[in-house]
Formats: sequence, structure tokens, C-alpha cells
Amino acid sequence: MVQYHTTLDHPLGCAMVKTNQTKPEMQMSDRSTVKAIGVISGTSMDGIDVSIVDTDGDTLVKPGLGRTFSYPDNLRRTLQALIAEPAQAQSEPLEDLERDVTEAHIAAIRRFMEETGIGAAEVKLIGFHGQTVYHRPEIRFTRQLGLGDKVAEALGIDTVYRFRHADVASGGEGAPFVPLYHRALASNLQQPIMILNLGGVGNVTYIDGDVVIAFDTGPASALLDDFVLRRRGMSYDENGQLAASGRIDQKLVSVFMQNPFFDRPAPKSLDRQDFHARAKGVEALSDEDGAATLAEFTVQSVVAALRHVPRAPQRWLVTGGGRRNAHFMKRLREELGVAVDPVESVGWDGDFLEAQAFGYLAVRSTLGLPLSLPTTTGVPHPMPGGELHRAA
Ligand SMILES: Nc1ncnc2c1ncn2[C@@H]1O[C@H](COP(=O)(O)OP(=O)(O)OP(=O)(O)O)[C@@H](O)[C@H]1O
Ligand SMILES: CC(=O)N[C@H]1[C@@H]2OC[C@@H](O2)[C@@H](O)[C@@H]1O[C@H](C)C(=O)O
Repeated sequence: MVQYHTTLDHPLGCAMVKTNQTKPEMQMSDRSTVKAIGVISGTSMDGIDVSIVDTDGDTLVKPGLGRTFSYPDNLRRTLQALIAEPAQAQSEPLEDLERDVTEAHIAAIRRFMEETGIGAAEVKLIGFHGQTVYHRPEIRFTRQLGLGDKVAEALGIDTVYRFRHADVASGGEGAPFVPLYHRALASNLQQPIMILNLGGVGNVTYIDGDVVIAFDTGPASALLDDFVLRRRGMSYDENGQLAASGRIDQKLVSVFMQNPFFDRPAPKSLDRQDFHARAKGVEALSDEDGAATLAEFTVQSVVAALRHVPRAPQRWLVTGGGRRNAHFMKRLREELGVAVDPVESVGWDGDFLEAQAFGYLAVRSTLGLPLSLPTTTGVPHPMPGGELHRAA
């Protein structure tokens, strides 16, 4: 197994770097396809996404079925409270919480396999992302709760986890990590093309042949979700109805857009909570106007992504839960002035791209292939990563 040691003087030793590059677990000549399950709970914490992909870890990719399973209510609430307290999310040991998060993921994978009839013997690997609770690449720190060894042991399937750690330890942003999967999927599409993920945080992948540029764009649904929860007790603004019924406070949007993040060259990444403190200005607005203003902030932060790509793509494909927000989609079409479609328009499943990506990346990890590039996370060179735990 690849060996790691911690590079940071941190009590949790969360950032790891690969030290002795041993032989990859699979050789390039073994490149037949294998089935890998990917599992992730994103920053919205709306559930655990599980999917499967049949892949050689390179150009061959066949996505399979996907399912989302909710966190138990008390666990979701505990996680939501934790991410609002950055000091705790960074420094507390959180052993009980990490065990609960791991168990919820194991239960989700079990149910996925039962419901889809996929047997453990068919699955070569699990790519286990875990739950991001704190992300600070500038101090070389990223934290995803979840214990890969427990997943491997409980399910009897080799499991790769700690995908982002080697990247962050080497000075990379540690996110986004889905872009190489986007590249594999988009190889037959007209380029340049932009893939936009509207999750809790937004991120884009610009693909033009060998050029892959990726970065986080700004808030996607996180600010709006938290606002409508506070104001209306709703977990999100269904179809963007509330935002569509309000008036945008353009002055506030331009204040939000003065944040130096938007001019910072790519690659760059965000913690879910990064814009919360500075978005407090919406508290003085009505529910409708506040929602309209926060939604517009998301839209303008996506438009600002064009500052950091070489050519304006003629087509945007949108993935993540935000593609269901009709108001986001309408405003993006108006502002970008080109085709903006959900990824389903090219046959991809926008609910499971991230889960599939971590299955794909798990296979790449065992092949010793890069998971991130200088142009996707700012690593000094294409960077392998992930930590493999054998089932037995
Ligand atoms: N019908 C809908 N109308 C409006 N918004 C929706 C709808 N369905 C989902 N969403 C939004 O999508 C969000 C979830 O998106 P998604 O599952 O892609 O996020 P995530 O994967 O947790 O986040 P990230 O990609 O940042 O890790 C919800 O929190 C909600 O704001
Ligand atoms: C640190 C972390 O978990 N970041 C997430 C988050 O959610 C969206 C955006 O911010 C992206 O950078 C990343 O998610 C996907 C899975 C990624 O790594 O591509």
C-alpha cells in the first residue's frame, strides 16, 4: 500500500502527503474496466449520494445507477451546527461524529447495493469522499469526516478515501476534484464547453481539448438555503419561486461582488461558509427581496467565472441541485447569452456526477494516475492521491 505521513503540525494530522511512491496497486497494462462505487455527501448535506461507474480510470467511463439517502435528522442537524462553528470544525477530534458519519455512509452503500441488486463481488472499489466540514487550503488544511478503513471492513470491498489531502499538502486548493471526470465524460462534446456545478458552493470546469481549467465560482445554493431556512423554515427555495418573486438589491449585489475572490486567478476553492459573514446585508430585506438578491449574487459570481477562462464557451451544462432552480437557470441564460442546459441534455445524471467522480477517482488512485492538475487545483504537478484500505 502507498505510504503516507502527516506533514502538518496539527493534532488531527488531516493533511497528508505521499512520501514513498510505491508500485501502483493496478498496472497500466491491467486497463480493463472495473466497477467502482462512489459515495459523497456534499456541502448542502441534503443526503448521501451513491452511484456506480464502470471505468478504466482513464477514457472509458460508463456511469450506472444512483440513489440518494438522507442523513438521520439528528446527524444532519449536528453537522449543520458544526460547520457554522469553524473553530470546532477545524480542531475538535469529533470522534463520535466521524463514526456516525461513517456508519451513515456504510448504511447508504448497503441500501444502494440491495436496491440495485449489485453484489459485493462485482464491485472492485469504493471511492469514499466523506463529509467536508472545513476547508482552508491557504493553511494547507481540509477536513472530510469519514473512516475509509471502517467502510472497507464493513462492506468487504477495498476502499479509497482522503482524496484531497495530498493535493492540499502540496500547496494545491484540494478542490474541485470532479473536473477530470468531467473531462472523461465530455470527450465527445463540442468544445470549449463549461460544466457548472450548482451545489452548496458553485464550481466550473472549462474543457477545451487538453486544456482543463477548474475552480470554485462562489456561493451556489448555500446562502439562499440558509436564508430561506431562517426566514421560512424551508430547506431550499423550491424552483427559485421566492427569489423570482422579489426585487434584486443591485447595490448589495455589487458590494458582494467587490469581494477580491472574484478577481483572484484560478485555481481557487471555497469553504461553504466563506461568504456568510459578508452577506449579512440581506437581513434588512424582505424574504422575497433577500432571496432575489442572494440568488443574483450566485448568478453574478458564475458570470465572473468568464474572467478566468481563455475563450467564452458557447455552451454551459449545469449539474447539481441548483439546476432545478428555474430562477437560476433563467437568469444564467439571460446573463451568459449562450446555451445553458442541465447536464441531462447530453445524457448525464446531474444528481450523481459527484458520486460517480469519486468512483472514477478511486480507480485512478489505485493506478497511480493524477487526481488533480496544476490547472484544476494549483498543484505543482499532476497529483496522484487517495489512501487505499484493503477489505481484508
Ligand atoms: N427543486 C429545487 N429547486 C431549487 N433548488 C433546489 C431544488 N432541488 C435542489 N435544489 C438545491 O440544490 C441543493 C443541493 O444541491 P446538491 O445536492 O448538488 O449539493 P451538494 O452536492 O450537497 O453541494 P456541493 O456540490 O457544494 O458539495 C439544495 O440545497 C437546494 O438548494
Ligand atoms: C472541499 C470540498 O468539499 N469542496 C466541494 C464544495 O462543493 C462544490 C465545490 O465546493 C467543490 O470544490 C467541492 O465539491 C466537488 C465534489 C469537487 O471537489 O469537485
